[in-house]
Amino acid sequence: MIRFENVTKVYARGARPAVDDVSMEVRRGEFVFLVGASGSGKSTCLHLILREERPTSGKVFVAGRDLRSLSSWKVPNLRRGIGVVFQDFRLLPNKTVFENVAFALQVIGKPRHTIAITVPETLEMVGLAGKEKRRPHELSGGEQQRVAIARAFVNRPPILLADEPTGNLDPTTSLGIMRLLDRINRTGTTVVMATHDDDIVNQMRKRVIELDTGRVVRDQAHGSYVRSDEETEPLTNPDPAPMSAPTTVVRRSAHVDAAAGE
Ligand SMILES: Nc1ncnc2c1ncn2[C@@H]1O[C@H](COP(=O)(O)OP(=O)(O)OP(=O)(O)O)[C@@H](O)[C@H]1O
Repeated sequence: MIRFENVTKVYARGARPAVDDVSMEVRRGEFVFLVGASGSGKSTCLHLILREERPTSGKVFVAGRDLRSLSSWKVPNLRRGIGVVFQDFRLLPNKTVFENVAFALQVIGKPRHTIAITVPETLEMVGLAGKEKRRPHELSGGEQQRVAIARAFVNRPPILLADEPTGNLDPTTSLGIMRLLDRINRTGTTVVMATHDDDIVNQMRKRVIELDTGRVVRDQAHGSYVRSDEETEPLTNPDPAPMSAPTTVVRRSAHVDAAAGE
């Protein structure tokens, strides 16, 4: 679904690479955490997937497309297939919850009747039924992030990128958000999430790719935030089908359900 082949990104001549000879592959339906210290290159990887940045060398493939040879006029189509969620929600403050989500469909020309059906369905899925008419400032941080997730997912993109989506939220609210991203992943959507949230990574036990000054220093199935000696399980052929590893299902559900209190 997403493949980096020896990707290096240098922003300014003479600067050290933000991403340094990274090769990795994320398969359809996977859930992957990108972790690493501030400045290690996580957001740059997401920008490269969206073709908001271009590699200095190496190749990025998304859904079989080589982004190097993708013409500019096809970039909006690429991005249509990639939902994005940010730490700071980025909602339109003067629009209602419904309008914020509907806007994502309007800009890609979806007809009104489709919007009238899809938006309420998606708001229900993210747990915001009944709050359609509120404006962002009338919502909690967790609710605002749910709106942002609804907006990112309303078009059912095959890929969802999340850049620190729990960075502004308390631990319990964060778990609710993770539970939602997990549900979205179970629909078959590939999720790549950059995060510093060690609790979340430790509880979810998903694949972890760790960057250090732009280089991949760990790629581990069912990893924790920091590699520990007991968890040296190598990444071998991650199963592309989500929810298919029974131990993962039990551990993740138990943690998230208990802690989210939902
Ligand atoms: N647009 C840019 N122009 C120049 N340098 C940049 C740009 N964006 C990022 N960088 C640099 O690239 C490096 C990697 O940054 P990046 O934002 O990808 O890291 P990160 O791991 O996402 O960090 P954080 O966790 O703080 O968000 C940093 O040294 C940063 O200063």
